[in-house]
Amino acid sequence: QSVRGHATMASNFVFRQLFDTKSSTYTYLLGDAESKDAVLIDPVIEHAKRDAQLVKDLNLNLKFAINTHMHADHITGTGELKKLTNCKSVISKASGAKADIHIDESDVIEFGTHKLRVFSTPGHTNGCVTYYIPEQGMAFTGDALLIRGCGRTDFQEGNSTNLYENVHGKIFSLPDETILYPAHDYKGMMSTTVDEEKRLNPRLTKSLSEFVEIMENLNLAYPKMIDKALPANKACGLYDLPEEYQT
Ligand SMILES: N[C@@H](CCC(=O)N[C@@H](CSS)C(=O)NCC(=O)O)C(=O)O
Ligand SMILES: [Fe+2]
Repeated sequence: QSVRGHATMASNFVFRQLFDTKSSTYTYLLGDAESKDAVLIDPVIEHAKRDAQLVKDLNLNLKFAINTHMHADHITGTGELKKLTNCKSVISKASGAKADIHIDESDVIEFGTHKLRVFSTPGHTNGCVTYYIPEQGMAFTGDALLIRGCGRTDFQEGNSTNLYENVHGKIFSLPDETILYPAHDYKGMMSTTVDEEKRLNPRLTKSLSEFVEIMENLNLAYPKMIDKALPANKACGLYDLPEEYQT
């Protein structure tokens, strides 16, 4: 049983985990130290300048600004990053959101010699995907799998049965030592592993029927930003921005 819990990265792989305190969102910068190509996963609009500056500071070129899904609690930074850099925005076809590139199951996003493989993992939303980078043993699960939790399923075409089946069939099928990086954490945890979640996730270690019942009784508050975030994120954070974000 693996208790490694940290990535053993190739010397040409650049990795940074960034945080937004308002929405407890993690943004990930991944880069190729040789070609200088880089991607950002789940950038937040308020931090677009911070993220673009970090890319520049590390002498990287941002190729893609990628979303794991259409977020309900914050506006994506992909639209702003398109203005600040030469990147292309990316989201799943199933999300129904606009972007330069629409991805689907089994697609591959390349930056330098590195490849992110796309797994369609709907359930939290119908367009959720997980990005897996096998050579580094890392996966970015968005809100499909959170640390000792999972994304809620009570809006955005959420479906608890789909979520359970996709987490078990796809994320839990990755090697046990795979490091999982979620889109959020509300308790200060930063990463987990497939092995940990298979043993310890209080929702996903249960049977499907118990899981569905847990999800029906979460009674979570309606996200504060949802009515502003969804229309903006449908346009990948480029149009329909609330006034305070217009530049
Ligand atoms: N209070 C926050 C929203 C918190 C929330 O609903 N988080 C989502 C992920 S963002 S869509 C979630 O799925 N949470 C699952 C859980 O068990 O906490 C706000 O108002 O923004
Ligand atoms: Fe979400």
